[in-house]
Amino acid sequence: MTTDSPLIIALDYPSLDAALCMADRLDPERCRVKVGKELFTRSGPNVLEALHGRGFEVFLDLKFHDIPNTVAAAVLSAAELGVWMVNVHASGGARMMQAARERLDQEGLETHLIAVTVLTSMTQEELAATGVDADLEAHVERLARLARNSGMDGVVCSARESAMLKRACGEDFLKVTPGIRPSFAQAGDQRRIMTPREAIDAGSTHLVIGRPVTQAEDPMAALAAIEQELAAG
Ligand SMILES: O=c1ccn([C@@H]2O[C@H](COP(=O)(O)O)[C@@H](O)[C@H]2O)c(=O)[nH]1
Repeated sequence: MTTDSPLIIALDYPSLDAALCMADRLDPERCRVKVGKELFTRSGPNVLEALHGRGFEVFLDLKFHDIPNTVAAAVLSAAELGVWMVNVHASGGARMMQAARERLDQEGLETHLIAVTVLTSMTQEELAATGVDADLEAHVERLARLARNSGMDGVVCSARESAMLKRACGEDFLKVTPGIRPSFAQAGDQRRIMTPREAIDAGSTHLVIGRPVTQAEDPMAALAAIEQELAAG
């Protein structure tokens, strides 16, 4: 089943049962779901089969970052599991991203392939501590341009960078933005945040939302509030 909704709910749970319990409350016509490192490491491809069986399109968020041959093979394995979207780290470089793109194209697979720019949990100071002296936004732009020129369909970035990337890389280039925090939610470990409405207005194409829904006292009410905020736009 496919959906027009920009919402991707991050199923960050420690077990298959817990993740499916939430998935069973969600509607694949109203959102996609994301499987990340914790859940996939615990449950493996079974979780994808279970979510696909329930009609969800799945973003497999494993952020591959390795030598080109290894990343290309990993991206192919993910795509062959039928996921809707998979990602790599743009800082793995052009050759790595191109290898992944070529492997998918060779096999005729249409899985969306995107690249992480700078994690939404990072600040300018934290980026500098890794040895990157550039302004954070300029670094995101540089990585996004590299990703686009290496054949990526889009990037993971903060919604704070979506407007800039819309200008730099075009409207069709996907801007998948975690770090979404409705007014009722805590920032937690996220640093570059925006509300759902602000993110869409800035040009985000997809909003990744985890704890504001999954850890809410009433997850369905939290999701409904987010949908209302977007509809009110
Ligand atoms: O830069 C990034 C890349 C990925 N993520 C992932 O998105 C979700 C966000 O969850 P929240 O609970 O809404 O913070 C999570 O799975 C991260 O691994 C990100 O936050 N930032």
